[in-house]
Amino acid sequence: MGRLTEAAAAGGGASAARSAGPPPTPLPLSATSPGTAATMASSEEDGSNGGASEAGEEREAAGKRRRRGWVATAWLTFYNIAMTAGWLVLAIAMVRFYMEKGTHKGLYRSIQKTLKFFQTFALLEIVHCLIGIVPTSVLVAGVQVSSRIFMVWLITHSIKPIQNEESVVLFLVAWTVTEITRYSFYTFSLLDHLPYFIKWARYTFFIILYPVGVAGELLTIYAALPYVKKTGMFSIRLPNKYNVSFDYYYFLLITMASYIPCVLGDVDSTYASSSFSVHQADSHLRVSLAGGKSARGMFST
Ligand SMILES: CCCCCCCCCCCCC[C@@H](O)CC(=O)SCCNC(=O)CCNC(=O)[C@H](O)C(C)(C)COP(=O)(O)OP(=O)(O)OC[C@H]1O[C@@H](n2cnc3c(N)ncnc32)[C@H](O)[C@@H]1OP(=O)(O)O
Repeated sequence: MGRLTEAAAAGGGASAARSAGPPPTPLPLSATSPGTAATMASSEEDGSNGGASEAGEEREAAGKRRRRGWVATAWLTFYNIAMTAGWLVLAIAMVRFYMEKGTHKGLYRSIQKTLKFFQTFALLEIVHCLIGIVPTSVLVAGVQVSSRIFMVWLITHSIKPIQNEESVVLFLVAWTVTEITRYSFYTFSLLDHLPYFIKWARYTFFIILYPVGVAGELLTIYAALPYVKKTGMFSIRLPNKYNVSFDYYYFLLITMASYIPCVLGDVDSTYASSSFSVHQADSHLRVSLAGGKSARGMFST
């Protein structure tokens, strides 16, 4: 997915890249004007702020709000506040559980309802992209959300023996910290009061959280394999009247393998790079990599 965003970025800057997935819609919040995109692209390269002033940023933010419309802005503000609150509740519940019990065993069971509710609610993110009220690519949001939904419902919920695996805690912690940061970033951005720390956290925490989250997800799927093989769950065997067969065990193997091109490509071009610096560009804190890759690409799982 990172590649997809990057490939599009080559044609018109990171913001344009994010809107590359869906075709233009009648009411989209245009990601950024071509001029701005070009400024951002060059800012990313030279590390300068491209001469953008605070007044300019405010005008740009006001312009975005106007283009998006007040109903969409109000909805997104509500949605982001609700999601921040939901993931905060989850974080507090996890910390309390661990402090009271001193073990991760039983943690998933105790927080599963909140997790399922808020992660499933995130399906709306795909709708936001489809109707054009956020400029993220439908494909990027789709893979991100559907892989999470898959982990929650088709792996952790469905395979009870793996719920106490340490790997479940890994991805739970990675997702929770990521989502509190991400949704509060969106909320404060919409309100035009983005604290520096939130902006910094949004574009920095992923350096740790991304590998932790991916490792947690992969190890959890791996732990599920013996159970899936033994029970034959979610598999369809021949003969049947539709003449269709499906083996969930092999599906899981293919899913694990598909993390490799999606994830390793990003990791490779990021960590193999020796020059790695964090700077502000056009008021968007981005991670500038030797290959000209932006933090946006990293997020585009
Ligand atoms: C069914 C079978 C499944 C098979 C799976 C196959 C393998 C798939 C492998 C996938 C691996 C995924 C691993 C992953 O799950 C592990 C983790 O998540 S670990 C935790 C760390 N993860 C991360 O840090 C990623 C977090 N996610 C994201 O950042 C986003 O979800 C993402 C969609 C990936 C996109 O982020 P990006 O930075 O590229 O763009 P944004 O969408 O954030 O922003 C673009 C502009 O849109 C505005 N926006 C977006 N959403 C909102 C909103 N809700 N409210 C208001 N505004 C929003 C945003 O402000 C930007 O605007 P602007 O351009 O003006 O700044």
